Amino acid sequence: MTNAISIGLDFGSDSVRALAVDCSSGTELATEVVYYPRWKQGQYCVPLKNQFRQHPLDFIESFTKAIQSVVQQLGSAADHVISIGVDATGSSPAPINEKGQVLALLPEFADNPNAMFILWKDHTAIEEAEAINKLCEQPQHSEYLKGCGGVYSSEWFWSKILHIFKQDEAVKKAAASWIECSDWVPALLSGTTAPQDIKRSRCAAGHKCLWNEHWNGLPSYEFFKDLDPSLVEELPYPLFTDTYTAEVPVGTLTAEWAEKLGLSEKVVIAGGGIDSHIGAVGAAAKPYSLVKVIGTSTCDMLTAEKELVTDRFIKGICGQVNGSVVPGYIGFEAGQSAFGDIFAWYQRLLSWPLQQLKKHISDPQELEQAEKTLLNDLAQEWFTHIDLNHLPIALDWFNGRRTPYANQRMKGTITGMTLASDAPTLFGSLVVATACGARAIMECFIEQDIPIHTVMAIGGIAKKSPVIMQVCADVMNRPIEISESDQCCALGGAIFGAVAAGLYKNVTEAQQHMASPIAQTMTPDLQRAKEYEAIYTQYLKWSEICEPQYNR
Ligand SMILES: Nc1ncnc2c1ncn2[C@@H]1O[C@H](COP(=O)(O)OP(=O)(O)O)[C@@H](O)[C@H]1O
Ligand SMILES: O=C(CO)[C@H](O)[C@H](O)COP(=O)(O)O
Repeated sequence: MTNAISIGLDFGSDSVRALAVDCSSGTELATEVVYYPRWKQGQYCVPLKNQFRQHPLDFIESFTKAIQSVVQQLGSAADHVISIGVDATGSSPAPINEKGQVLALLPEFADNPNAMFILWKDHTAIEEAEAINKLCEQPQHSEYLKGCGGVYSSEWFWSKILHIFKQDEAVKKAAASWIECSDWVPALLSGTTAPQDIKRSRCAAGHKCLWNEHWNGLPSYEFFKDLDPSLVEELPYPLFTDTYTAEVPVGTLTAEWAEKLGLSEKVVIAGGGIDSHIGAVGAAAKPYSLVKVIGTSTCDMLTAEKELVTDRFIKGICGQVNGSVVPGYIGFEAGQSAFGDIFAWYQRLLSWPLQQLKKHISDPQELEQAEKTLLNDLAQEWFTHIDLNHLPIALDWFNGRRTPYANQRMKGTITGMTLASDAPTLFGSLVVATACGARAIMECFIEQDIPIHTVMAIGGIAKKSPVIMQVCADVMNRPIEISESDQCCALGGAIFGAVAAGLYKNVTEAQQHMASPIAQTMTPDLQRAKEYEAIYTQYLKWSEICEPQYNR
């Protein structure tokens, strides 16, 4: 007999992943990955300006293909699909009209990057984030930053809206509201996109939009008016009031989507959530497990009991919200703005001569293969001849700093190079820098009396690079548990779907049946851990020295 099936839909930075999961056993039955076509060609992005925009059609076309493929793989078992749970990157907001259409879906805005989703890593709104932080220095607005670690980021909702309002009069006039990608997809699938119908997720609203129970929702009217009057003149105030945790259904599949996807109209659509939060649930996170989602960037998720947190706000992290990861617990988020992106940068740098060579040879296949294995080859070579006494010290702020104490003006630094610093050594120094950044996040929680009992890792790098994971374990001096599933975020989406459909009474119960087991535990090497203590101290010293240089 076929058991009930839930589909998790995970919108990453480059691709969307659909995963069909058996709700009784957690068995992953079918999966598909589809890369966003326009994004892949670099359309609407200007990396030099840190502008990263994503067209809504990229998402619609890609998730349609991904679900259709999963449904085809399931065959007749597709009749047992009961739910879809969605997660996406965030803060990745877009302007919508009064029907809930993202403006870039209208002919007059079709090629306007300001009318699209503004991807989390778009840092065009640094000045606007600074304006928000400045405004919060005023006593009447001072509490609003408490829920986000004390600093509002240019990666987040209001910074981005304010930036677009300043840049683009037409978008400002046409936008009836703004929506996070993780809220928009469930709304689209369930036909609830009109601003008054959208069920905003606790997760995105709390971590990115300054929504908090402590001040009964969004900041005051005066806050937005003082920030920029157009925020209350052009948009309704408040933009929204209620928020919902992701196990609350937003509706069922519309007839149109049911037909297009080959699923029943009875399929329940769970509330959306941010990828890393939902991923932590897929990884079977328990209270006080620090779940590191390690990919392009890192998101570090932690849950704690309300009784332990009491009325405290933890400083220097990216956010703390009641119910954002697991309903009933305080969810914390921290992270690094670049992790895998730093290695991708180094790969591009070293591949430049290969790219030139490719133009002059008839069969570039071997070179392409060399490029593919470059990162693991560098890691292996460095680790085999590891010499921590002669390691250049690097800072991992290549895309700004998210935690501790967000500051997107920070930049990457490499110090202490000599004529002996070869390519694998420099790669090693970048790996150690990212691991030191990871340790700084852990220390930030512990110093503020939020204990960390276990460290877990999910995401691309957790599975793809044993060397990098070993270095993280050594530098953090903690065992790191690596989840078996390659798709913890999509799996988490499927878990929320199963609860939304009423199959389980809560997330914890659903996790017991469906969450990923641990594949492997990386244990710290005692000798290296000792040597890394000294390196971590140097990392902190260089951080102190460099910060004022970039802070202008
Ligand atoms: N073997 C590797 N060593 C180091 N970095 C890697 C390796 N494989 C992939 N990466 C980096 O990991 C990132 C992709 O992570 P992944 O979790 O798969 O995607 P996403 O972050 O989009 O969800 C890219 O930045 C890539 O450069
Ligand atoms: O900032 C985020 C969560 O708050 C992003 O969603 C996240 O960093 C995207 O990451 P990736 O593409 O590395 O999975």
